[in-house]
Amino acid sequence: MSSCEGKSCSTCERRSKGTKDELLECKLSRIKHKIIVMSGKGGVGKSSVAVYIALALAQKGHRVGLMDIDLHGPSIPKMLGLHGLLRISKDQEILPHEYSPNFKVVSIESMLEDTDSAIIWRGPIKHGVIQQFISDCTWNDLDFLVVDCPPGTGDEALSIARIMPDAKAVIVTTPQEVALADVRKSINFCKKVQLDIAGLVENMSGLYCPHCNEFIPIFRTGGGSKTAERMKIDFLGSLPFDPAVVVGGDQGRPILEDAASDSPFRKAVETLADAVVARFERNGAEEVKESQTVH
Ligand SMILES: Nc1ncnc2c1ncn2[C@@H]1O[C@H](COP(=O)(O)OP(=O)(O)OP(=O)(O)O)[C@@H](O)[C@H]1O
Repeated sequence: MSSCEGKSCSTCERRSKGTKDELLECKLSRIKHKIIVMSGKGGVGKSSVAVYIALALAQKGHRVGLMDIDLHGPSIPKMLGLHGLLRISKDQEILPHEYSPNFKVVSIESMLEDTDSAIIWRGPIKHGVIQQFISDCTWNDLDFLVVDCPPGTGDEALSIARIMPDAKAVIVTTPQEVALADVRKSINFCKKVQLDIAGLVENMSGLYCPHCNEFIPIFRTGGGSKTAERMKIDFLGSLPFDPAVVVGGDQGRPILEDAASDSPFRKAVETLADAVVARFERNGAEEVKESQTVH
């Protein structure tokens, strides 16, 4: 893949000169690590995990993009309190929301005048839209692009896996056996489409009582790490259930924004973000080693 090397790129800077594929290739070459957050089952907290991983990485100083490709049920702008439509630049590029100077966000929700309208698109149209989320948006150089997929293994997951073949999946689950059965489907999907798996995250993994701080395993715990071991994939970490996450999601104010908070959830998110960085850096190091062995 050719690299546009940032600002000197004529394809990015003068869009009329590049074909659609060149533009896409050029944009992708400016993104170091690509993370596809997916789950086999709805409601396990996939969007929340995507938001919190992205936010924690940005707070650690990385340049981060968050792309919401849950076209039928986008929730990211609401969770982050991002209002208004995305603007278009002079050279006809979509300008992502800037949550903070190093954290950009794009969602279909921020492109529709009527957010209550139902999207009725077939696979090829969805594929084109997802492709445009990358090729037609001003992401510039990113350390991480985090993509929030809809639940399951449908068109959106397939499209993004094809568009970003060097991405790695982060699979989100909850500890119950019913959810874990769906994880196995996600793992098999990744194998089928040859998408590398960065690892598994167990969300809603127990609750710390707000009164006595006792740990209560509401949906049990530990199923995620056992499944990861059984399926021979990495276990990246677990996040506890925290009622403040629900309130923060509804109010558009993620709980990492509260600098004074020292909650178990916050600590778990930070540990998870470190595990994600370590996982991607380990891969980078292995790739360099492999290329040195080949030459
Ligand atoms: N660790 C957590 N603690 C408490 N609440 C959580 C946690 N994770 C997610 N939630 C809450 O659970 C609900 C569902 O979360 P979310 O929308 O992230 O799930 P999802 O898997 O992306 O859903 P969908 O299947 O609709 O895409 C939200 O109200 C969210 O605030």
